[in-house]
Amino acid sequence: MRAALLQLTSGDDPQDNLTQVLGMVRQAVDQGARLVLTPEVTNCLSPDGDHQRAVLRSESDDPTLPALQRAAADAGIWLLIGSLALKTDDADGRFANRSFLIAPDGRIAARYDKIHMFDVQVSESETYRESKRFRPGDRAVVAQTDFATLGLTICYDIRFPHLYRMLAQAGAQILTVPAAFSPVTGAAHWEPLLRARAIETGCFILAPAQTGTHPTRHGTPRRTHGHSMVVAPWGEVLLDAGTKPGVYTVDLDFAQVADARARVPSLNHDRQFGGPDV
Ligand SMILES: O=C(O)CNC(=O)[C@H](CS)NC(=O)CCC(=O)C(=O)O
Repeated sequence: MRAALLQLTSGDDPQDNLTQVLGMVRQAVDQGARLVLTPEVTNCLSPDGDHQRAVLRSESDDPTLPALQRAAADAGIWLLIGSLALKTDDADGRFANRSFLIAPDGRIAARYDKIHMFDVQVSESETYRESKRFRPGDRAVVAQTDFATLGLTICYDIRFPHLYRMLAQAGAQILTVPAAFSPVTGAAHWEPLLRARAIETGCFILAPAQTGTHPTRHGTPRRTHGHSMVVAPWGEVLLDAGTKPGVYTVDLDFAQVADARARVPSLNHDRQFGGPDV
């Protein structure tokens, strides 16, 4: 099964980003992909909340979603939209950071709202307060395809291993981790976190990423780590896309899931225990 990860440098103009992505989906299809994945905030990566309030739409009138549903249906592929930033009807005006799995007939097979918010000071000069702008989700999601069961997660979720274990124990064979990782934490943590989750769960990890310096006319441009990655269930890195935007394909052999889990069945070895006493 061939999968294609789209590595993007999304800017703050949803229309520009959509044009880019549609072109790359066509390339991925020409290269034989049956599953195509895009990174976190495919539609708009912006340092400015006011600009987002001006350009973002709710799920029901967002133009990116139906355009990508049509692209998936035209090509007859599965499409994981890593996430769209969408308005919600929340009183506090926060957006949703929502993944969509689109089926080959164009329908929405699953939605997942990012659970863990990146509220972190990564260095003296670099602070993120995701929960100021985004409303966290509160439900884990698995979805069936005709080739495997997917568990959906987003970016900072990667630091919460119990979510991944729960998804694998619920039947997932592929865990998706679309991301816009910070350069500082990305250099130190991205690859080992992804490899650890693959090894712990015996799942394929598919992690399409934002990369580079994200164009904006509203404030200091954000930078992201890139290195879209695919990890096999035994822990080998099958793909590291480096830092250039583009279409990156990889062939997945699902027999490796059962094989890794047969060699080390730790997913079935949970025990009940007490403590620690504090
Ligand atoms: O804000 C947006 O527009 C899109 N969302 C993101 O870029 C999010 C929240 S700021 N980034 C992360 O979760 C990075 C996690 C990370 O870098 C780590 O865990 O070290």
